[in-house]
Amino acid sequence: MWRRVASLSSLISSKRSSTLNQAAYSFKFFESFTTETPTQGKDGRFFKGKTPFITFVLGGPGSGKGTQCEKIVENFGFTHLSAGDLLRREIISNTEYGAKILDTIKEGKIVPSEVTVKLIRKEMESSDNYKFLIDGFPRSEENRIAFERITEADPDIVLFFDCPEEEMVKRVLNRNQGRVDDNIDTIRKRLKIFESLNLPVVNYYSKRGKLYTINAVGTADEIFEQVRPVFAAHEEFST
Ligand SMILES: Nc1ncnc2c1ncn2[C@@H]1O[C@H](COP(=O)(O)OP(=O)(O)OP(=O)(O)O)[C@@H](O)[C@H]1O
Ligand SMILES: O=c1ccn([C@@H]2O[C@H](COP(=O)(O)O)[C@@H](O)[C@H]2O)c(=O)[nH]1
Ligand SMILES: [Mg+2]
Repeated sequence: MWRRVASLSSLISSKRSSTLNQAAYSFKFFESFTTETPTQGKDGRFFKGKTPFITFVLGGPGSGKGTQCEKIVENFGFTHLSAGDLLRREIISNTEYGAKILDTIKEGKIVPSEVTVKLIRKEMESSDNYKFLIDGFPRSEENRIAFERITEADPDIVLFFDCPEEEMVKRVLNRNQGRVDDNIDTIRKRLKIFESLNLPVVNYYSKRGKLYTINAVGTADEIFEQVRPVFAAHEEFST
């Protein structure tokens, strides 16, 4: 049976063991990484030009984050940084830790924060844009805290694509892009991790008044009509 993720706060407290398992896993994994401390830019910022406008794009696997990000890019001129894509690029590039990232993605687990934050930070640093969509990140409170610590930045907006599990599973299984994690076993694991580790982040931003919840059921165009006003409210984003 699949169910809709309805109450966020009620899901949080019972997930402690999952959180601890992931923490232990991350620690073991990270032992094999270099632990170089990232350097801060002037004033703690690492961006050129304007103050960055950061949007975190959250939602379960297959909720349509990537699809909606493409539309936001087209309509509002953002740069799309999918954390998952950056990690998959590391695998393809065969970097020293590509194999570990591959194992982690196959298991539906979360790659250590420092690794992902460094990849995101590097992309932001090398971009001439100041408007960023960070898709599929932060996936845990630990991710969120690492991002804040390393970048000294905070998101301006957080979008949350709220989708029933049944619909997410259907979409992922039909995706057909050859992703190693688009199979029913890994999807189940990703959904568990989503509930236990990602929803607390959603809840955090809800409490801070930064969250825009989008009903992710309907056609991609219908969903975008809920997204559009969030950005249209910022006149400077009209392209
Ligand atoms: N509104 C929609 N209705 C039906 N299918 C959709 C909709 N939006 C996206 N899809 C399809 O569902 C699949 C998953 O969408 P997408 O890749 O955008 O999700 P995602 O949230 O980025 O997933 P993941 O977290 O796994 O990367 C894709 O094949 C996409 O074409
Ligand atoms: O911040 C992140 C983002 C992703 N991962 C891992 O990648 C897969 C796929 O991510 P998508 O956003 O669905 O493309 C995810 O299940 C994680 O294993 C991550 O560790 N950290
Ligand atoms: Mg995606």
